[in-house]
Amino acid sequence: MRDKVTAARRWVIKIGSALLTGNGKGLDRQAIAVWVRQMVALRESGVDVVLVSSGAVAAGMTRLGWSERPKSIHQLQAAAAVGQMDLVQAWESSFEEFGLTTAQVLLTHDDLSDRKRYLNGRSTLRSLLDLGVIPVINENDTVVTDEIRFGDNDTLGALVTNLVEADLLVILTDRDGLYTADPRSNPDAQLISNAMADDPKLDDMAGGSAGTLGRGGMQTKLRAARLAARSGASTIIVGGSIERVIDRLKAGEELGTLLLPEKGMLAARKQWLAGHLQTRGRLVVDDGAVRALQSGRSSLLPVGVKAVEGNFRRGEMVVCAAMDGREIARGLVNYGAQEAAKIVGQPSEAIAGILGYVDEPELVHRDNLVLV
Ligand SMILES: Nc1ncnc2c1ncn2[C@@H]1O[C@H](COP(=O)(O)OP(=O)(O)O)[C@@H](O)[C@H]1O
Ligand SMILES: N[C@@H](CCC(=O)OP(=O)(O)O)C(=O)O
Repeated sequence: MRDKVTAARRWVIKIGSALLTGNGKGLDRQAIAVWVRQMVALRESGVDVVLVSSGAVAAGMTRLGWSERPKSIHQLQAAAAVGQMDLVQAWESSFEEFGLTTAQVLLTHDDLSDRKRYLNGRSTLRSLLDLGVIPVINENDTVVTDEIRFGDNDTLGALVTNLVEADLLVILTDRDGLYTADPRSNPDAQLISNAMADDPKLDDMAGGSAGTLGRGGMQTKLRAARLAARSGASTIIVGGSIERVIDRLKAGEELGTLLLPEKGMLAARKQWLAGHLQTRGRLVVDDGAVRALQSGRSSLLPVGVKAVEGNFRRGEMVVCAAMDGREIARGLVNYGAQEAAKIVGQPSEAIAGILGYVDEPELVHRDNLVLV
């Protein structure tokens, strides 16, 4: 059952406020060091690691000497801005001991629903992973208020999982996993080891409320698992204080709750793309590009494109058609129509010279293509 975990090549690890701040006593640097050691080992085994870290508000409260979580949203935002400094500093210095570099990435949900920003965020995160850097992601609490109000970094974890096409989302929390009822009020509740993310029976179980610091509770974790499942990723909800939790998950041990997707990654992605019915333009491709696309393994490079039709923007869906008009594929385009028109027929190395920048070497990346 846990082969989905042991085989996963890219993990998003989300750590909640309650855990990170030792229940409100400032950032727990010792716990951070313990997770960092395990994440370093995970990376050494060839797994990409992306970290989603909550705890800015809680850390900021300590820094500002506040013992009670403020009710005012703007005070919460101020606390988050103060605490975020502490948070990234703690991760950076801990990873640095192992010679690894971290990067701070602050995102909002809106960033990820806007196509262009989605592609930009994706490219940046991919570049960071290629550089061997560990992205440390949190919500941009200065400019959004919904998340801080609902305390929902679980959803952010799932959106990041979709964004970087991770195979696994690991949600570290203060309970051992999802129980049949809230274990705080039901001592007889049983831990669920494995389930399908979409199983409706889970809704009643996760109905309980959250802890005092974290705000999302199990409901947002379940919702996050369902969101991650939409791009074919599995989710594990597990106790972050369990000894060597990450090492043991990687070794295939049945810890926590594994929530599985209905469909594999490829099928889920293609379904998601196929759901974008509205296309904004056409790229007419040469015979070589038709063969490359039909092999199912190639991206569409500018060099194989003969003509650009329509007025599309970066991130929109376009049709890739053969010279005789046959529709071959659809995909999300990396350049707007005007830029695309300038680079078609050219090798990818020429893009920088023509446009003055390079978003991507491909016009449409194979991950964002569906054959028709
Ligand atoms: N069925 C359940 N199984 C486990 N925990 C539950 C359940 N229902 C509610 N909870 C509560 O959810 C809390 C974890 O959520 P939360 O406080 O938001 O954590 P985090 O800060 O890690 O996101 C647990 O402490 C627990 O009391
Ligand atoms: N982004 C904010 C709040 C996020 C939050 O409370 O999330 P969580 O503890 O994971 O339920 C922070 O860093 O404090």
